[in-house]
Amino acid sequence: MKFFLDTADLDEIKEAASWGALAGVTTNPTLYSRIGGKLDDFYNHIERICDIVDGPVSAESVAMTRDEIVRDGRELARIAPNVVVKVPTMVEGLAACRTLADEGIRVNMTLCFTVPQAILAARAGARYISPFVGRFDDISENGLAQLEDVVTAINNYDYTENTVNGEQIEIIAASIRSANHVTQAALMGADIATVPFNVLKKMIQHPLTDRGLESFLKDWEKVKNA
Ligand SMILES: O=C[C@H](O)COP(=O)(O)O
Repeated sequence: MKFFLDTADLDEIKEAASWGALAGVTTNPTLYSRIGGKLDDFYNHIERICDIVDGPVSAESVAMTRDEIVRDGRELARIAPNVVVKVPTMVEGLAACRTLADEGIRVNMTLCFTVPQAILAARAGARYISPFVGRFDDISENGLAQLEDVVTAINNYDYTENTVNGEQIEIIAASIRSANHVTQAALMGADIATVPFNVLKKMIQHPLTDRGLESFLKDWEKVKNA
């Protein structure tokens, strides 16, 4: 499994990148608004993220028609070679995904909740598909079970004839709210988890690690004083 950071916060991205395990970044309009992002600085901000991270950086189109999404997608893709255009899983999004993929622009189909949505996204040329886990849980559904169905259904078929350069589709477990979501997503074979920074910090923590480290350090003091 690879890890993307789900944020637009440059400090979080720099810190996570310094850990050595970060493969990419995903942003969305909410995350950009959360850092006080301004409309006329959006492209520059995506460029700043691309300067920090070599891997895929998802930047979302907020357009609602296929022509506008395609126009957005072309402009976003011009920012840097690692920009992935994030497009909502809806009819206009599918049509735009097909056009962008045919032009060699990688698309991350977001706001995906079901297997039929995921299969349509795959056939429309998506490079990444982002099933949302936490938002299903929010409405008392089982987000992990839905994610597992998408992983199984997508892995049952070969979509490389549909994708840019015949690349393999990767499933991004999105809307991740806990380290356990990451564990379960990895066990079911999701390719990527995009995690908020607070979840990334929890992923490295365990009380037995802390307790073990404390006793090792204490015993090393004894060795030094022996
Ligand atoms: O845009 C994708 C995010 O992973 C959504 O996460 P969220 O449900 O926590 O807002």
